[in-house]
Amino acid sequence: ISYPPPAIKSDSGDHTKWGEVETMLNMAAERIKKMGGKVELADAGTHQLPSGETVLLPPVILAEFAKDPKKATLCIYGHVDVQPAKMEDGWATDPFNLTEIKGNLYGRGATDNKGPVLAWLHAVESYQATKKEIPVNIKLIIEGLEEVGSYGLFKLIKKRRDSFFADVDFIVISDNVWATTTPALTYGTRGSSYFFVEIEGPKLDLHSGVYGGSIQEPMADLIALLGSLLDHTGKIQVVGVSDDVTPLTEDERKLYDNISFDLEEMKNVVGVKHFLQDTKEEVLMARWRYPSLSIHGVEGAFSDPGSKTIIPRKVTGKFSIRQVPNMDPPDVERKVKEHLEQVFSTLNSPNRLKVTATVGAKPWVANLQDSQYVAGQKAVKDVFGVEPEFIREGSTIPIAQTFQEETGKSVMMLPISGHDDGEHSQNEKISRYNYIEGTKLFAAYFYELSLLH
Ligand SMILES: CC(C)C[C@H](NC(=O)CN)C(=O)O
Repeated sequence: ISYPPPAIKSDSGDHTKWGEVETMLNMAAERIKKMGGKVELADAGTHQLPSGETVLLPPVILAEFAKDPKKATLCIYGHVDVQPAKMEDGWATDPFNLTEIKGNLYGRGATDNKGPVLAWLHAVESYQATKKEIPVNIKLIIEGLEEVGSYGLFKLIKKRRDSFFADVDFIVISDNVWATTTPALTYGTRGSSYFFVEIEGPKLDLHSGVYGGSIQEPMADLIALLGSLLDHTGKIQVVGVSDDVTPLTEDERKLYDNISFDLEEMKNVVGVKHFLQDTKEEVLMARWRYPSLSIHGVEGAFSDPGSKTIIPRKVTGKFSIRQVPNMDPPDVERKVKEHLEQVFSTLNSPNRLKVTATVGAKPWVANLQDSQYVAGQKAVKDVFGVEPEFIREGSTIPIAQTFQEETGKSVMMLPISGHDDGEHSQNEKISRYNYIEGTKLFAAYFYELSLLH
C-alpha cells in the first residue's frame, strides 16, 4: 500500500459513485489479506432505488484470521463508506485528504467509521508485531453502504447465519461516539426511516414574473407538508407515531444520573443558545430514548449563490424519523404517508405527490447483563483507568438489531470516538489520543473477552 494512500471518496449517498465504495472495499480487503486474513468479497445482491431503477450492490467483506477451536470467536463489524463532504460545506481542510492539526486527524470518515475500522486492524497487528497469540478468533464483516441503510446486508446475514456466523460467539461494533470525555460502552441505538416527498407540478421551471400568482407552486406545497411534521418544541405531529415508545422505568432513569454530560459545554460544542430541554437527563433522553424527526434538505430547489427567479417544477423534500423501542419502521412509514396524504388533500393542489420511504432500520437495545459488557468494562479500566459510562446513541447502526435477532449472538458497541468528533459534519476528526488509546482498548478487549470463555 503506497503512502500517502490515495484519497478514496467512498461516499455512498449517491449510487452513481458506488465505484469509489468498491475501490475502498478492495483496498481494505487487500490490507486484511496482507495481514494474513482470509477474505471473501461476498455478493450483496441488488437494490431497487426510489426511482424504480435496480442497481447492483457493492460486495461485503467477510474475513477471518486463523481459527483455534478452543478460543471464543469475535466478529467485528464496521463500514468504510462515508457521508458526502465538500470544501464548500465549510471544511477547513480537504475532507478526503487526512490532515493532522494539533493532535487531531481531520477528514471525512476519520471517526465514522474508517478510523475505528483501522484501529481494529491495528489491534490485530499489535499482537502479530509482538508475536503474541491473539487470545480470541477474529472475524470481520465490513460493508460499504451503512450510511444509506446497509442495503443487501440484512439478506446476506440471513444467508450466512449457519455458515459465517455459526461459530461466532460475540459481535462488536465501534461506530459511535462517547457522550462525554469519559470512555463509554453503548447499549442502545435509535432506528431510522428516511422519507422522500416529491411534488411535481408544471412541465418546466417557470418564470415567476410571467406565471407567479397563477400556479400552485410545488415548493409551497412541499413547505406546507414539511411544516406540518413538527411543532416548535420538536414534537412530531404525525398522529400515533410515538404511541409505541416504551415507558421510562425508574431503573433506566437512574442510568442517566452518573453520566458526566455538561450541558454548557455541549451548547458550546454545537453552537446553540439552548436545547429544547432544560436538564442534562432530558437532553440525553431526547437524543437517545425518544424519537425525533429531522428535515434534511430539498432537491430541485434553487440553492446556488445569487438570485434566480424561477418556480421550480419539481422538488423533493427529505426528512427522517429516528425510532426507539418499540416503534416499528413499517408502521411509522404507513402513518407518515397517511399524514402527508391527508395534509396534501387540504391543499387542493393540482400537483402530484409521491412519498417514498427508505432505510427502515430498527432500533437496538442490548442486555446490560450480557458478559461482553463485563469484558468491555474491564478493558476500559485496563487502558483508561476509569469506569466506562453506560450510554445510548441517538444515531443508527442499521444492522445492529438484525445481528442480534437473526444470529442470536451477543452484540455490544465499544466506541472509541470523541463526543466532539463531528460525525457527518464539517471538519470531522478523530484525535490521535482516541485513535491510539482506542487501538489499545481493542487489543485489551480481545484479552478480557478471552477470559470469559
Ligand atoms: C441509516 C443512517 C444513515 C445511518 C447513520 N449511521 C451512523 O451515523 C453511524 N455512525 C446515521 O445517520 O445514523
